[in-house]
Amino acid sequence: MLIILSGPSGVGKGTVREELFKDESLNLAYSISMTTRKPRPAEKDGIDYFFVEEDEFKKKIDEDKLLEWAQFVGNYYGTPKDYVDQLLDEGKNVVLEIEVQGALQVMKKCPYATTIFIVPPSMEELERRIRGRRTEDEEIVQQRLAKARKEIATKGEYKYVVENDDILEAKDKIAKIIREHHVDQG
Ligand SMILES: Nc1ncnc2c1ncn2[C@@H]1O[C@H](COP(=O)(O)OP(=O)(O)OP(=O)(O)O)[C@@H](O)[C@H]1O
Ligand SMILES: Nc1nc2c(ncn2[C@@H]2O[C@H](COP(=O)(O)O)[C@@H](O)[C@H]2O)c(=O)[nH]1
Repeated sequence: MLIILSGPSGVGKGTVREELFKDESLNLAYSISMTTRKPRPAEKDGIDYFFVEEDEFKKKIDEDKLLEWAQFVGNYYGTPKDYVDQLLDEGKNVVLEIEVQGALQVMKKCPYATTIFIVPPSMEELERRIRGRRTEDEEIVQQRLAKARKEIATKGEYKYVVENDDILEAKDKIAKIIREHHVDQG
């Protein structure tokens, strides 16, 4: 089954996802996205993202190889269809960690998807987290924060909204949602 984890940049999607993946009983698999963004120092191609040039990304769009895609603060991001299909065929609960425009596309195509929007405790805390990560320069931080306000306004489109104040509490809430929907209680 498909699980969409969405929310503004810096809210902690990746951090909470890492905690979720420690629980093997959830039978999760991560959909590795494709992006034209340059890798951050600790990021690895094929693990964090498939890092590609813009012409390669556009070719994937033309060939209809992406389940969804979007432009986000100057870069392209998309979900490779084949990879998701392969994981679903393996019986996995597939997690798409994606921004709002892409999430809305998947909601249309796959209305059965479990959709979760993660919100920060406050905009001030969101800003602290983005800045604390030290991965973006000031101009990009400002653009991501402006985008965040618009993204948070769409949270009503999602089936669930979970606040990430404490990482483990957020993880527990999301694990409970996934269990209720996707894990055979046998
Ligand atoms: N509950 C929390 N309390 C304090 N700090 C947190 C919490 N959750 C995440 N963080 C920190 O906030 C920063 C951003 O987290 P993370 O990179 O997981 O966000 P993200 O939503 O995946 O961002 P992006 O969408 O840009 O990839 C990280 O430095 C992380 O350690
Ligand atoms: N629509 C999609 N959004 C994606 C995808 N992969 C990641 N993302 C989201 O983009 C922003 C920025 O990510 P960053 O790694 O540059 O901080 C963030 O909200 C991600 O969740 C995707 O395949 N499609």
